[in-house]
Amino acid sequence: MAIETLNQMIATHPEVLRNLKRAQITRYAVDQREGLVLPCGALSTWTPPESTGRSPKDTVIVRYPELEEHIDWTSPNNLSIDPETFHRLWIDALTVLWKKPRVYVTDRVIGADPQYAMPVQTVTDFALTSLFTMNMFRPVPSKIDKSLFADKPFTLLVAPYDKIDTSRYEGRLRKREDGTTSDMIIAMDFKNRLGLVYGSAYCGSAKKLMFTAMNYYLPHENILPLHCSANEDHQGNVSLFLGLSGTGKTTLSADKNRSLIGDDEHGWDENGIANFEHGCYAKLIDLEPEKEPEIYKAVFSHREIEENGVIIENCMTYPNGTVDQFDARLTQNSRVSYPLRYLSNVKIKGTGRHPSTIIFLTADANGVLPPISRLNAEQTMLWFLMGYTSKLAGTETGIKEPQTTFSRFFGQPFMANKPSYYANLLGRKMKQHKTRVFLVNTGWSGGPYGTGSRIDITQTRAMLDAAMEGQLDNVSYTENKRFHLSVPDSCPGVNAEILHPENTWSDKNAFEQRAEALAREFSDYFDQAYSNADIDPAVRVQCPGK
Ligand SMILES: Nc1ncnc2c1ncn2[C@@H]1O[C@H](COP(=O)(O)OP(=O)(O)O)[C@@H](O)[C@H]1O
Ligand SMILES: C=C(OP(=O)(O)O)C(=O)O
Repeated sequence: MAIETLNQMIATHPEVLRNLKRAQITRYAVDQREGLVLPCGALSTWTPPESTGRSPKDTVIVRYPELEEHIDWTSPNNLSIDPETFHRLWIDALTVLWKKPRVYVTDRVIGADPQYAMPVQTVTDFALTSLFTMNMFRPVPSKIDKSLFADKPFTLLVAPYDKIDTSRYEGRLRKREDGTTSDMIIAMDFKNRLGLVYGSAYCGSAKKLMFTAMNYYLPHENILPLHCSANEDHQGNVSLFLGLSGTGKTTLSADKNRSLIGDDEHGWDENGIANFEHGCYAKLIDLEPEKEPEIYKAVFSHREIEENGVIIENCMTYPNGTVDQFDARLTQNSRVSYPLRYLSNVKIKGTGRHPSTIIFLTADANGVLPPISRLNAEQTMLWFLMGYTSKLAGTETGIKEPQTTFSRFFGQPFMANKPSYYANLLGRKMKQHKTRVFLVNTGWSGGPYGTGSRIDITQTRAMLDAAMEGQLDNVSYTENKRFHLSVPDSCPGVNAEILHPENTWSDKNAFEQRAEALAREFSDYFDQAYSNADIDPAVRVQCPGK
């Protein structure tokens, strides 16, 4: 059959994908072709330098008139593509895949709640990508026919190492600042439920594409998707940890005293919360057994893995089996993917009650935000809308020094709908479930990045324990007037000196200047992003610098 005919068939009849030359995904398939097997039971893989992080970081969405009322085209992260161009890219990717000696197909779902689990079929020529989907996406539940999305499956094509022939796309794809067109794209068609990763070998691209798809569909079903990790205590009290990349969602939710529900993506519906995923995707850089014992054990103590093993991505590894997680020469964003069950304390079912505590994580490289503060309802909405952190060298390519970032809902590139969809759902749920909220700064103390030091993980954990166990419910608080935050004056297990950041700086003038500058950045960004939005004045006055 001519390839063009086949492509037309695939485009109009997605079930043809099922007849592709499928290969079995086994560790053997991966070992033979793609990875280095390490004696610690992991596979190690490298990607090209431009593919060691989330680049491009934007979301390319097919533009249809019927989706106009939902999608926020004012967001700089939402880029549009016309249906014809997407179709051409889709056909090109299929053509590329069809010519490969083997294609791997996995059938999984996104979402632990069978009521809204989204079936996803991933087709790729790279066995390791398939293995990644087995780690990260969930097995199809027996009750899948009850899901809202049972007859609306999603198809994901991943051609990680092939590049777009940009000459076929003159005038069709957005040019970069240097006038060239990127030969990689991560694009999605929400109407036809198609996702395409073309030219990006970073495993995170596939997982974040599916996250973005869920974040688009779920608010239309009254389910709030969140960029957060989640765990629960022995009584089943759930905590959520919302934050942008590098703020500590994965690190802090892996806790031997609390069962992990998930490390990155969850939905909150009428029954409680549910993990979207089946595995973790942790950062490997500087991983130490003393500071992150649970993750360390998950990575290095599974020597007997036959299948669905640990995948180490972009970390220096050697044929004798050693892994040097302190070597950042390939990238700061070295990663490890493993199934949730490799952690010692995990709730495999992936669901939990309505959260009793929500933690907003921020890594403030200015060193001026308190390490922990309590937020009232208006402050919660404000910090959710602002999504502040300092972007650190890591997940996104091109970031070398910390950079102030405002990314609403702690994940703007992944939240394609207009902001009111997410903000209204959170506001309603918080009120209904009386959830307590804290802002936790996992960034710098004693001075900014370069002068001060990053807050010790064990100190952050002590603050979180106190907050989640209710030990901060009845202590005295001091109002931080500049940032409109309530700061506890004491916290069990924590040196009280560090709770008010001005006490940790030797140069008080430098502190004042830095704090004032950050408050101004908040105020300027708020004016730019929300001047035309219908924001409650009681929320507006909580903005730092106002
Ligand atoms: N006080 C702290 N709290 C949390 N993480 C910290 C802290 N200090 C340093 N880190 C490091 O910051 C990184 C946080 O990354 P991670 O937990 O993967 O973030 P996320 O899941 O939000 O992207 C880890 O490499 C961790 O070791
Ligand atoms: C995998 C990613 O998310 P996180 O850094 O939050 O784990 C990513 O943004 O590429």
